[in-house]
Amino acid sequence: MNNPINNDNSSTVTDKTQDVAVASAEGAAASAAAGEPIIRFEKVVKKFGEVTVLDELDFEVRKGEKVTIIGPSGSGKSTVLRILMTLENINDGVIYVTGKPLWHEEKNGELVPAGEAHLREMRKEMGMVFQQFNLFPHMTVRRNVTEAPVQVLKLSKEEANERADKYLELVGLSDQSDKFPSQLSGGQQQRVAIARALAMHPNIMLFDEPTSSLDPELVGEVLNVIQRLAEEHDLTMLLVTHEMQFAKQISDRVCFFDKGKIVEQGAPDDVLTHPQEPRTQEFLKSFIEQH
Ligand SMILES: Nc1ncnc2c1ncn2[C@@H]1O[C@H](COP(=O)(O)OP(=O)(O)OP(=O)(O)O)[C@@H](O)[C@H]1O
Repeated sequence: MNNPINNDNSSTVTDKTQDVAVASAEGAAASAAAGEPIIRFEKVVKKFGEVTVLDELDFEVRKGEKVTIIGPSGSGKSTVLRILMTLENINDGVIYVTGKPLWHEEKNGELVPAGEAHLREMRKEMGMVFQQFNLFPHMTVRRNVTEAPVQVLKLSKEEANERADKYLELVGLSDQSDKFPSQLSGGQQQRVAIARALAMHPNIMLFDEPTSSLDPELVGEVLNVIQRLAEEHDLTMLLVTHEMQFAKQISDRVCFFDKGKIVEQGAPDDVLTHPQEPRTQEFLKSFIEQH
């Protein structure tokens, strides 16, 4: 896993931390009054080499909110999720998750780049479902779900098995627990991946184009599971998808990203049916033409 201190870009994180510590203390006081968001990006910059992928991004998600990110290829959508999951670090700015800095630690009233132990703790707040399932191929379905609760959360095998039973039932796969991933369809594998993420009891679920590597006839079963989660659970959900109809159904808010910034955001009907910004209109028009 990346450690910001060992990363090529770490100097930019360190240089700005004092400024950011002051600014974020002020920001924290202001937002506490308005009800604390569970995720907050403050002027986050992410670069790959010379390319700026997130451009001083300000972005918030409130507890229990279901937020969908849409936007053209390369606009930084997946990068937002990967940064939250601590798979990519940031070059500048600060991110708060459940009120704590994600990529920084507070030491003597200042924010300094976080160490691995802090990142490991913060990661427990989030579960992520990837486009490519990322199941362990040599483990049964049940073991895929119990592995992290046992290894990371140090649950007993019995407790982890109880969680596996519960979440495999929730995704409709109780009868597949002894199979290996290669014996399942793509839709079933993705549902195992959802059960695996839920078994860690995260506060926040991140979905990165969860249906885009599935055959069209398998998309519905995965979307149904995600929709049920959205409707029946108090989870905070952040979803990157090209399934516009689905985004409309499950989201409290849709954010249109372009060039590493939020161009437009609001209620799904407003953004997807009556977009105000020319770039959003253009994107949706070409999207409709292609689908
Ligand atoms: N590890 C990496 N190294 C170099 N460049 C990267 C890396 N990851 C992403 N990028 C680049 O960063 C930009 C944003 O990528 P990102 O995956 O966040 O876009 P996206 O909006 O999710 O696009 P898509 O809809 O195609 O998945 C792209 O130009 C991509 O090529």
